[in-house]
Amino acid sequence: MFISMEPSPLTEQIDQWFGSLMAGLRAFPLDFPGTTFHHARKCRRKLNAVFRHELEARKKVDKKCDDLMSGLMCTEDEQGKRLSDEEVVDNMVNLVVAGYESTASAIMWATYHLAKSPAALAKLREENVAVSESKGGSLMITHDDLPRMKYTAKVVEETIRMANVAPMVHRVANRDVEYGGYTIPAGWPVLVWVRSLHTDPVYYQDPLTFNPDRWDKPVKPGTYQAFGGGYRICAGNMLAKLQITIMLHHLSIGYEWELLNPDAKINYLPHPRPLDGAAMTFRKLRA
Ligand code: HEM
Repeated sequence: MFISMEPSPLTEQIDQWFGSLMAGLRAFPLDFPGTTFHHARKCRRKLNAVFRHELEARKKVDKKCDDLMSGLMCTEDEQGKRLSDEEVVDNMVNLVVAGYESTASAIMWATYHLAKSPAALAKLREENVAVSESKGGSLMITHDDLPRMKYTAKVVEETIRMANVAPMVHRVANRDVEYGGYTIPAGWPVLVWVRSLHTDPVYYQDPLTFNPDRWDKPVKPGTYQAFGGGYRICAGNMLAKLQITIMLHHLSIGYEWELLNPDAKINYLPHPRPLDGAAMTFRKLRA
């Protein structure tokens, strides 16, 4: 999908480089040997080099694939201008980081919370089995099924509210701003800690409890910013929700699962996840 590579030692290596890049994404920016940040930058350069190599190879033989890299190489704006090689490579790395780890993490959290909330899982399963049975047992869902998957949508929102890969967004004050008795001078970088908004008991009753039904009532405008907002709102927010919905459909109908260490401690940086990586056992429900 991204670069049409068959699994190989190189793709495994790429996976490891991405892992180290993610680990250093929010590390303290100390750029000298031995630090997580330094290692992440090194891996980023290696990823750039692999993608650059593939891009040059494709240009030489005018090779086009049905994948992201070819899509980026062919994209033209209204004036017929294409992306530079550097922009293609940059977008490749950024889209893997923004579009892959983000939804993978959300799917992990959804299964984690559902494993701990049997009542919620039962409701989710009931809804998804009903959708499937109404289509003669088909496991495929289409866009037309989404309006009937109301509980599933609530599970998706609640999962993303509880924890996601973007606990904060970055902004720069474009004028002096008075806030809470402080002045943020124009030009200052600002870290907006949206996770504290999503776990504020003023807006979300019992905020650390996984409760999909809280979404029966609309939230107060401005208090749910998991995908950021304004010009820089997450470009993949609809896609992300759709991917999680599809995974929940298949998982709830086809599997049951159990956390191996339900009390594992949770690490919140660089990305929230249980210390054991949310180890689970899965069992197939149907042949
Ligand atoms: C649960 C999943 C996801 C979460 C929580 C998430 C969250 C975010 C957040 C908070 C931002 C910054 C927005 C801002 O500054 O206002 C962002 C930006 C972005 N996201 Fe996502 N995202 C997710 C999935 C995805 C997916 C699946 C894709 C693409 C396939 C994607 C692509 C992007 C891109 C390209 C940007 C940069 C937008 C820009 O600066 O113009 N994201 N995301």
